This record gives sequence, C-alpha cells and structure tokens, in this order.
Amino acid sequence: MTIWPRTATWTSGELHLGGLSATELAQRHGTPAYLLDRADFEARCRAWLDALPDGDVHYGGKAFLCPEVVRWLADLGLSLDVCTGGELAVAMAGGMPPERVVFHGNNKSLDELRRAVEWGVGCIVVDSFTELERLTSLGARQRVMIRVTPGVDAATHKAIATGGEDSKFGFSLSNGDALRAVRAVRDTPGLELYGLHSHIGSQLFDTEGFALAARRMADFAGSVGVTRLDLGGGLGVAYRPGDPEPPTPSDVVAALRKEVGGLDLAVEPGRSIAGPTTVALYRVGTVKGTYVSVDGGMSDNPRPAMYGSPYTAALASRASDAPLERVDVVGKHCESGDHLVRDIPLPADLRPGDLLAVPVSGAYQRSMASNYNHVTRPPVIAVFEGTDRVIVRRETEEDLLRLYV
Ligand SMILES: Cc1ncc(COP(=O)(O)O)c(C=O)c1O
Ligand SMILES: N[C@@H](CCCC[NH3+])C(=O)O
Repeated sequence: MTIWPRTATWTSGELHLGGLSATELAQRHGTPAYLLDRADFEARCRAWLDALPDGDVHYGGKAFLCPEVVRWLADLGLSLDVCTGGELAVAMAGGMPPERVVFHGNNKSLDELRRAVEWGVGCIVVDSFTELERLTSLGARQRVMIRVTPGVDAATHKAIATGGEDSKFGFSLSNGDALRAVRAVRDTPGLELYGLHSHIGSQLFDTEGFALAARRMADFAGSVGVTRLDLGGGLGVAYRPGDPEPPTPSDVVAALRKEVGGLDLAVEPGRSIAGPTTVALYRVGTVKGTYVSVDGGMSDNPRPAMYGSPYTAALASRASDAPLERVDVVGKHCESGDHLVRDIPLPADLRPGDLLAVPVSGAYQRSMASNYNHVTRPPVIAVFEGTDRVIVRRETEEDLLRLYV
C-alpha cells in the first residue's frame, strides 16, 4: 500500500505528480499549495461506484468541495451530500443536478431549507422535530430521510464519532424518537418518507461498527416498512507508511449488504475519496535545532492540533544522502501547538528553500482551513496527465481586507 496519490513518482529525489515536478508546480503556483491528483480522485470515485453498482454513492462534500470537483462528480455519476447553505451553493455553482443532492445538517435554518426545496434537492435528511416544524411551515412537497442515531460507539476520535447514544445528530433509536419521527413525517402532508439515514463516525478502520449499525437500521426499517437505507460515510485512510490498511469500498459494501439484504442502499464516502488524492506542498523557511518551520501551518491543516492527527512528510525537491534526523515540522502561526508533523525522520541537511510534501492532505484540510493570523488560504491545483489547473485560487490579502468596514 502506498500513501501517495496514484500518479506520484520520484526521480532523483524529486516528487512528480500527474507528470509534473513539485519544483515546477511550486514555481508556477507558489507554496503552500494543495496538489490534487485528478486521476486518483476519479479512480477512488469509481471504486465506490463499482462496489455499489445497484445503489447510490453520495460524495461527502464536507471533505473537500469546489465547483470543479462537483463537475467531476456529476460527470462520473455520483450524487452529493451537502450540510450547509454554503455547500448547497457550491453544488449549484458546479451544476450538480439538484435531484442528486442530499441535504444534511443538525441545525438547518428556515432559509437554508427554503433554498433547498426551491432548488429541488433530491432529499432532505430531517434531523430534529424542530426541523420538521420548519419544513412543515414551508408547506413543501419534498422527499425526506430521517437521520437515526443507532447507538453504535464507533472506534474513532470522540470529536468525529456521531452514532452513539449521546449525540447532537439525529433521532435516537432506543428512546423511541426515531419511531415518533417516522410517524410525524408520514402524518405531514407533502412529505414523502424516502428512507432512513445513519452515519456513525469518521476515520473508521473495521467493518464491525458499520455492520452493527446496518443491522439495527435494517431491523428498524423492516419494522416501519421503509425500503431504503443511507448508511453514511466513515471509511478511514492511512496517513503514514506502516499505518494499518483500511478496508476497501467493496469490503464495506459487502459488510453492509450482508445485514441489509435487498433494501435499497446508499453510502456517503468523503475522506476515502478525497483524502489520499492530495499532497500539501510547503517550502522550508527556517531550521532551528529539531524544528523545521514551513510556510503554512495549522491554518491550512488544523487536524494535528484539533485531533492529534499523525501525518508524515518527505523532502520533495532534491535527493539527499545526509543521515536522517528526527524533527518536528511546524507552521508559522503564533502558537507552540502549531505542529504539522511530529517527530519524523528527515535528512539532516534540510535547508531553507527545500520543498516538503505532506501526503493524504485532501480531506478536511482545505475545507477546514482558516485565515488565522491573517494568512491567505492556499490554492488547490489539479494535476492530470501533464497539465496543471488552478481549481481553487490562492486567497489574496485584498480578499481578506475586502471584509473590513
Ligand atoms: C452525514 C455524513 N455523511 C458523510 C460523511 C463523510 O464521512 P467520511 O469523510 O468519514 O467518509 C460525514 C462526515 O463524517 C457525515 O457527517
Ligand atoms: N473533520 C474531521 C472529520 C469530520 C467528519 C464530518 N462528519 C476530520 O478531519 O477528521
């Protein structure tokens, strides 16, 4: 298993992606930058479509979304999961057919619901009785699913586990709320109960949690006469060489299928599609003892600071036969917790100007990036068969200053 995107190659110590060298990409687009391997992205989409030929694959847009990616998804035949009015706007801008959009979220506003209904989204996933009242007040004719909390404690960081009993998401199966929600939807004129939804968490490595949730959801669906289940996303990815290998999309679908039998099935993978497609490219600015400072940091990748997420990095612009030394790759922000990669071996002759590449940077990095310390967010460059294309441009200081009155 490799953690680098599928077109990555190394020549004389230099990383090439999509047929282009890291050095020329850095010269043309600057650093930090996210380099997205389009061939890898599309292959990962196809792996999910092939795993579930008789069901629906909704890409989890929160992992990474921009209009160009929406166009790829639409062309490949995927659907799209959005969870805010902003993500809905990107789906529209990218031309996703509205009937292939599923609208999630635990606190959708009346305005967001109205926009979704007016645009004609395929499905709204109702998350609370309050939301049901809001939808009712719109008098909408709308397909809905009900988000159910199946009481499965997923084996992952507690900030990204969503299916346990104590959750802000969905209707609890065990306290009867899920059943009450089914009845309430069926009693609401204009609403069509299309299916049931659950999502137990993210960065999951075993199929047991998926299977347990699927079993509980299938039992519940059977008891209320619902024939469609959307069982969310959550498949994990390896971030470092030597990390355990995650199950494949086929493994996950097989585990789900075994539990749900002939019910209609949908899934919502985000990280397992976007994560491994992208390399974050940084330039080394300062080397001080065991601290290697680069030109990005917790603003373009908040995951190490938020969840203690481990990453790796590699020298991407030249060969080095210097001995390896254990260092911390740190950002340029005013926080001592601004680590991108902790305690990794890198050549001892690292110097200002070198390029460092951090793989598996495609999910929840650009989408969670901030302007902390008034830095401008990096661009996303799609590389494909020897061509490079800016699909999200670099922010400028003018972009930032435009907000101030
Ligand atoms: C409802 C829902 N669907 C899909 C996803 C995508 O999850 P992942 O990126 O772990 O596949 C998420 C995020 O965890 C989610 O909340
Ligand atoms: N933001 C989280 C994943 C959240 C999943 C969204 N429900 C991460 O970076 O791992």
